[in-house]
Order: sequence, then structure tokens, then C-alpha cells
Amino acid sequence: MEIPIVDFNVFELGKTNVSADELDDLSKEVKRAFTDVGFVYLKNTGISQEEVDNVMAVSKKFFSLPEDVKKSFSRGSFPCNENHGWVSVETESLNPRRPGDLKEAFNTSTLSADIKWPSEGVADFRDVQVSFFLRCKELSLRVLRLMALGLGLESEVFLDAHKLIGSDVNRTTLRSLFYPPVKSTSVKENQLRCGEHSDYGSITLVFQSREGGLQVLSRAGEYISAPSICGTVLVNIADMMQRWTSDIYVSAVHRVLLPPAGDSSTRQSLAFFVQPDDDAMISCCDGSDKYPPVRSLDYLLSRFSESYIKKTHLA
Ligand SMILES: O=C(O)CCC(=O)C(=O)O
Ligand SMILES: [Fe+2]
Repeated sequence: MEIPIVDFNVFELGKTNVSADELDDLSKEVKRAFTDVGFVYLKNTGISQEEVDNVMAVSKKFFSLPEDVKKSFSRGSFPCNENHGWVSVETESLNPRRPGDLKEAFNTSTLSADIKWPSEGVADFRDVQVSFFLRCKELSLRVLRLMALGLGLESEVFLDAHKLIGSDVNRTTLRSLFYPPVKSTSVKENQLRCGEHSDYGSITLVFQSREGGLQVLSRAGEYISAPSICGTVLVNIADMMQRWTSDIYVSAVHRVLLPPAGDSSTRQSLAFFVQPDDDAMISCCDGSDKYPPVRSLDYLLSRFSESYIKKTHLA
């Protein structure tokens, strides 16, 4: 099984003259990928590789700053949004049964004008992250429209619950990830760059640097690699969306492996985690009662707490 590559050209960012037939065809291709695999590569979305490279370059400058500078932007220190900010290496375990993930991250979770942003040595950090957040938002809204059409639903069904992306009552986050070089001598048993998990919200957009490592669990129960493909964006279904669609769109478990022994390269990725508005009630879109309705924020907070509470590590 492979992750399909779908050409998004007819609906790329900036295009307004797409026909109903073109949208219908595209929605069917997207539906097939999200039903069979839960992941799809989209090409010709309007987001260029150059844009992605620029966000990664600025992010890398931030990650190279001294630890105490980064600490002053720690996640949890921004009263308007508890998810915004820097997360240090080994702080999270996306698979709580493994030791902390060997990654650092910066979450752009609020676009509020009042907060302090890294500036020394990374003058354009805020502008670059915020502009990319807004580009990802536009693409996500297009994907959410197609996802509704693919299921034969009103095109606004998912969009109506994503009206407030970029405000402080919607938890959508652009996360810039940095995977530092790995020294095999200091790696803990069973430690990974990012442990097995499925994402929490509605959909996620992922952009990766050239180094490999991302793997997706297929429905047949085997891990398949999901390499970076230049100029594409990898889009995946997250758990709330699986619930919302009564398990028609599937959220696949994925992870990021360590590099091969002796390979000291770093790795970067950008993940845009799309969340429904805090107060949106998520109930099965087919009208069934397969899952009870849940308030988006309640669901999300319960999932966040899992990756920050350390449980028993694997033996
Ligand atoms: O770094 C990657 O390629 C993916 C990371 C990921 O799956 C996540 O942070 O949820
Ligand atoms: Fe993920």
C-alpha cells in the first residue's frame, strides 16, 4: 500500500473559477485516500517549496539560539494561549509508553498582537510564521470543503465548525519541529524522534525536510514510509475527524524513526494541526450515534494531557 499523490491544481490557492465537475472529481480522489490510508500527498496546492524552505530556515535560526533565550518563550508561559511557544527536547512523549521524543518544537497557536515573539537574531520569525499559518489555513479550508463533498454532504458542514481559525477560541496550531542530531550513545532504550500516535483534531498538513524517518501504519498493520516529496504537502486525518465521519475517514498512527546509526543529520518539519472551534459540537455527520457528541475543546484537552503525563515506559 502506498500514500496516493493527488493533483490539487484545479483548486490551488488563488483559483476561484473551479467547476462543480472538477471539484467533484477531486473530492472523490481525496475521499479515496482518506478512506483507504488516512494520508494523501497533494501537489500543485499553491504553497511552493520555496515558501516551505523559508519557514524552515527561519525556524532553524530560532532553534540554534541559546537554551535560556528559547526558555523565555516556553509553552505554558503565554496566558492568552497555553499551547503557544517553545517545547524542549524530551518534554513530550507522543507515545506515552516510550521515553521523551527527541525533538524540539515551536507552536504558533495565537496570532494575538500583544505577545512577545523571538526577535534577536531572528528578526522576521513572527512575520514568517504568521504568514505561513494563514497560507495553511486557506489550504485547509479548501481541503475541508472537498472532504464534505466527497461524502455527499453540504460543502459547508466541516467549514461551519472552523470559522475562527487564528483566533483565541480555536486551537489550530502551526508547529515548527526540529529534530537535533542523534548520538547513539546517549539514546535511551525505545526512544524515537517522535513516538507512535495519531493526531487529535480534524486534519493536519505536514511539510518535511529532505531527511526521511516518517512512517505511517497501514490498515494492513505494516509501517510504510512517508518520505518528503518536493513541492507537495502531506495531509492526514486526525482523530476528531474520524469520529465526526463515523470512521469513514481514518486517522492513521504514525511515527518518526531515529536516523540510521552514525548519521548525524538534523531533520525539520512543519505541522499545521487544524482544530475545530473550541465550542463546536462534534457529532457523527451521518446522523448515527456511533460516538456521543463531544465539545471540540474538551476532546482536545483530554488528548493533550495524555502526551504530557509520563506513563510506564516500555521495558
Ligand atoms: O515530523 C514529522 O514529519 C511528523 C510529526 C508528527 O507527526 C506530529 O508532530 O504530530
Ligand atoms: Fe502526527
